[in-house]
Amino acid sequence: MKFSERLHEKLQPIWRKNHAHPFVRGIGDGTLDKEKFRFYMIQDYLYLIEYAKLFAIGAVKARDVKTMGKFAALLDGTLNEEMSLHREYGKKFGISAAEFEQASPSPTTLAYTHYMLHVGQSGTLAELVAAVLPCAWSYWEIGKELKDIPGAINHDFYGDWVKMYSSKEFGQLAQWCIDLLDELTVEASEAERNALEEIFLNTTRFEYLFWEMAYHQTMWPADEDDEK
Ligand SMILES: Cc1ncc(CO)c(N)n1
Repeated sequence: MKFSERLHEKLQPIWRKNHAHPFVRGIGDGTLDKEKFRFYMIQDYLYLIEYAKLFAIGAVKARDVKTMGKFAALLDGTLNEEMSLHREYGKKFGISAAEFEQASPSPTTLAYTHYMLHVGQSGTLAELVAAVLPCAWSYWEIGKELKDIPGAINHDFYGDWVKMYSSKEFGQLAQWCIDLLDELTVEASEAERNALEEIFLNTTRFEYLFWEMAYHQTMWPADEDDEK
């Protein structure tokens, strides 16, 4: 069994909760409150800045030029393609790129990005890939599911989001991470696999927490009113 197949079995209960989440369902049927989406876009922009750094670290840890080049392409794609989606939504909300960058991260955004960066900096290349894989993989699954909801992809407001995450290019990114992790774990011991599985499941759980955070617009308890 490929290592990714084992992970795919383990993540099922968490993915089921992701797909049923009111934030995700709301994008799919177009009923999501735009204020919640606005909050999410800002936090996701901050998230993606840190996420992109994982690809930079991946380039440093890569063992061959081909893999290094792919990490460089993923870094570029995140900053200049995926985040263009956010900048376009920002225009609709009247948020500039500078304002996105100056926003305050929520506790969940901080916890999630810092956990990933910690693993990326202190771990092996396989551990780094285990940390980033749930991001690409879970969004691709959500994108593909929402695309099949009638009207979702052509929705005036949420259609662009669904298009981005159901796109072939985004799917290829997820598949590349899956294949790399499988390749890096061919000879891994059971102890190494267990450690990778734990990292993978932690960021999978953080993906769920991110939907929760966005839906409830959760900032630090004391200054919740100031930050929304
Ligand atoms: C929180 C989060 N996870 C994954 C993705 C997909 O890149 C994203 N944009 N945001």
